[in-house]
Amino acid sequence: MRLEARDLCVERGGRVVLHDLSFTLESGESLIVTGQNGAGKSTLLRTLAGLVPMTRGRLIASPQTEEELAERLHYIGHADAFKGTLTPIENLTFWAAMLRTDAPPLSPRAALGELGIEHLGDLPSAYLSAGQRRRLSLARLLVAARPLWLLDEPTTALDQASQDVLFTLMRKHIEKGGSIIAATHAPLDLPGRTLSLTATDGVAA
Ligand SMILES: Nc1ncnc2c1ncn2[C@@H]1O[C@H](COP(=O)(O)OP(=O)(O)OP(=O)(O)O)[C@@H](O)[C@H]1O
Repeated sequence: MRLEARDLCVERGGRVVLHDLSFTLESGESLIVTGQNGAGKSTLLRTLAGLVPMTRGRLIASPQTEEELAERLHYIGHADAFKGTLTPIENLTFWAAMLRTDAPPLSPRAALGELGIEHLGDLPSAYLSAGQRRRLSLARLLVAARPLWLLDEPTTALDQASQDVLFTLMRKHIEKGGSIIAATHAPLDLPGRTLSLTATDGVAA
């Protein structure tokens, strides 16, 4: 899938956060989004995911299909998108059903195995440590095949070994023709272009 963002403008709380932002992302490419606190990295990802409205601009995904852009991507934000009372297997089973796609996905247990937490599959998710919770969130990427991954600070709470696992998964996704937009303050071991955002210093809309 090719994604073109054309002249994106986004306001939050009556302030301009993104102003006339344009970029393209081809299949098999990654874009690393950097910038100081408040520069708009999370806002950009949330806008692409359809969670924050644009004030102006266009998002063009091609080839065009009947699916909305939001149905062709995974968004992993800062918050845990799972229920603490359910086990990791139950949470991933829910997500696999919710995000169903045509391509055959990994099973929930196999996805947990990829992230090295298969042994925690049947515990309540609330018992997981911060890094284990992050790994459970990332396992969602593997239970439904979607071409675009939007990852907000994906290495947060991960130890070096888990970061290496994540980088391997990201590189495999790219090699298979997927694409990734990752917002980060930390270096990512991933080839790709960098999009550096600058804070608008709260310019009133
Ligand atoms: N719901 C909201 N209402 C009003 N303003 C918001 C809202 N969410 C974010 N903002 C503002 O939008 C700007 C961009 O925030 P954003 O979270 O996108 O920055 P960021 O680059 O991801 O920052 P960080 O590196 O700290 O995570 C900030 O000035 C923030 O205060």
